[in-house]
Amino acid sequence: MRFKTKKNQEQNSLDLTNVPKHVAIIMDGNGRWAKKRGLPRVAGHREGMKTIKKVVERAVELELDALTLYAFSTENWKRPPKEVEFIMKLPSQFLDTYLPDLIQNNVRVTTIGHYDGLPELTKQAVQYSVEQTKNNTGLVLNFALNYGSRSEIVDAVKSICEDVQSNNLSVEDIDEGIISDYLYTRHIQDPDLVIRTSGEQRLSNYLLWQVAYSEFYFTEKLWPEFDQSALDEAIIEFQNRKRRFGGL
Ligand SMILES: CC(C)Oc1ccc(CN(CCC(N)=O)C(=O)c2cnn(Cc3ccccc3)c2-c2ccc3sccc3c2)cc1
Repeated sequence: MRFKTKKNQEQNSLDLTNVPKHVAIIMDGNGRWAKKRGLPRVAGHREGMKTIKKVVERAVELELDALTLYAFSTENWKRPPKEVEFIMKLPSQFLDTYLPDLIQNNVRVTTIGHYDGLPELTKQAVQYSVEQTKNNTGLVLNFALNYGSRSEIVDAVKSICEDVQSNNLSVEDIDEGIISDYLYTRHIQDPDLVIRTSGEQRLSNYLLWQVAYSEFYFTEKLWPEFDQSALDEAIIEFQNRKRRFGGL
């Protein structure tokens, strides 16, 4: 009979001493949540914003190093213009409401991807929040804006080539660390845990290089149905997997 030592025991409570350092979340399901309730899609995005607040608060409480949020959205141009207009107002509302709390909690707001394509007002709100929190040393709250992993890698290859051409870099120096340094995520470590909501089990061109060793957690829950306890559940599952396969 194989005795279950503490190490291998399935836990159903969160071990606060061993939380993942960086959690990346593909927030999917706002539209479906609204449709299920016969509500307009924007009601799903409004509810989805409340979930972002709950998850950010829990990430601060758990003292994660970084939380990267990616709004999996079928490219914006497929959305009705009214919906894009609504979405692009959310960031400034979010920051107007929560930036003081984020600063209070020593959160550093960063972004990956391109600002272009964001309306001027949104761009200013984002740049202001990045500027206002750049010296904070707590949770790095990282938003993927118009982000695509393959184009991120193309950009990295291009600037590596430029640096080799201008003799700032030699080909022999190029290794996995150099590639990582040229990605948008150079300021944070690779995600330990990737969570995707609404039942889809796809990466959707998200952090492809960075997730080489990440654990993946998929939940049927739609993003607006996700909350602190769902985040805890994902982390408990992560810890159980690490426990099972962590030791030799
Ligand atoms: C620093 C931060 C506050 O700045 C940001 C500037 C622009 C964006 C908009 N955006 C990027 C551009 C694009 N892809 O449309 C999205 O990702 C996008 C697409 N749908 N939703 C609705 C949604 C709401 C809630 C959950 C999922 C999707 C969002 C979205 C995502 C996260 C947050 S947090 C405050 C607003 C907001 C809006 C994001 C952040």
